[in-house]
Amino acid sequence: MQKKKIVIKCGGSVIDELSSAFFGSIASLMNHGYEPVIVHGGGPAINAMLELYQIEPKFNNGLRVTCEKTMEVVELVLSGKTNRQLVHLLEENGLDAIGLNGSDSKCLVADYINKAELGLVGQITMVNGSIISKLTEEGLIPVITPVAVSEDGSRLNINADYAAAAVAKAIGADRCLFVTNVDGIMIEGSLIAEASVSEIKSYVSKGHIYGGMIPKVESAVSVLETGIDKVMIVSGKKEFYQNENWSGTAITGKAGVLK
Ligand SMILES: Nc1ncnc2c1ncn2[C@@H]1O[C@H](COP(=O)(O)OP(=O)(O)O)[C@@H](O)[C@H]1O
Ligand SMILES: CC(=O)N[C@@H](CCC(=O)OP(=O)(O)O)C(=O)O
Repeated sequence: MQKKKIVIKCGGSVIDELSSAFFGSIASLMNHGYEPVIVHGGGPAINAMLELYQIEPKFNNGLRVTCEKTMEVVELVLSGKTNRQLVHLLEENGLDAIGLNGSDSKCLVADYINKAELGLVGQITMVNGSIISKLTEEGLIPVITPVAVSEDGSRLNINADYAAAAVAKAIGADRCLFVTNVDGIMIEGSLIAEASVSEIKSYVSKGHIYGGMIPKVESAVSVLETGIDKVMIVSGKKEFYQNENWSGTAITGKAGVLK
C-alpha cells in the first residue's frame, strides 16, 4: 500500500482530555495507509508552571514573549511533561511512539522572529525531514516538541501550530490536522464542515475567528499554499476519522494570503 503522510498537531488545550476514540482514529488512519507525525503544544501547562515560578506569562500577537528563564520553563514543560504525557498515552492505546525534542539532531532549525520584542522565539527555517522519515519507516510515530535550535546554538520557542505547518511542508505531507478542544471552526454556534480560504479570511476580519484559532487557520492556509488540498481542524475529545470519513472543519480551496 502506498504510504500517505499526515502531520497531526495536538494542542495543549486538549492533551488532558484526549479520548480513546481519538487514538482509535489514529489507529484507523494507520490501517488506511497513513504514516502519522505528531507535533504537540502545551501552552496551558507552560502557564501553570510559570505561575509556580512566579513568572507572569506575556504574549505579543499570540506568541509568548520568552526570556532565558521562561525558555527554561518552556523546554522543561514541553519536553519533560507534555511530550512524555502524549507518548505514554499513545503507547497505552497500542500505538508505538517516540518523543523527539525539535532541537535534537537539528530536527527543527529556526531564526529569531524579533529578538528585541519577543526574545527567544523563532520561525522555522529548516526541518530535518530525514530523521523524521527514518522513524516513520520503522513504524514509529514521532512526537515532536516545538523547540528549535538557532544558527547561534540557542534554543528557540516555536508556536506549535506554525511548527506543525513547517513540518508538513518539509516532509511533503498529504494531510495536516490541527487537533484542539472544540469540534472545529464554529460560526455563531454552528460547526462549519468546510470553508474556503476566502471564507476563512472573511471570518477572521469579522471577528468570528479569534485568539488561539488564528495561528491554526494561518498555518492551514500556509500549508494549502504548498499544494495539500485539504487541512482539517478536529476535536481530540472524540473520533475524527473512520473508514475515510472525517469530522471537523476542512479548510480547502485556492490558497491566498490571510490578511
Ligand atoms: N470560530 C472559532 N471556532 C472555534 N474555536 C474558536 C473560534 N475562534 C476562536 N476559537 C478559540 O480557539 C480555541 C482553540 O485554540 P487554543 O486554545 O490555542 O488551542 P490549542 O491549544 O489546541 O492550540 C478554542 O477553544 C476557542 O476558544
Ligand atoms: C512562541 C510560542 O508562543 N510558543 C508556544 C509553544 C506551545 C504552544 O504553541 O502550545 P499550544 O499549541 O497549546 O498553544 C508557547 O510558549 O505557549
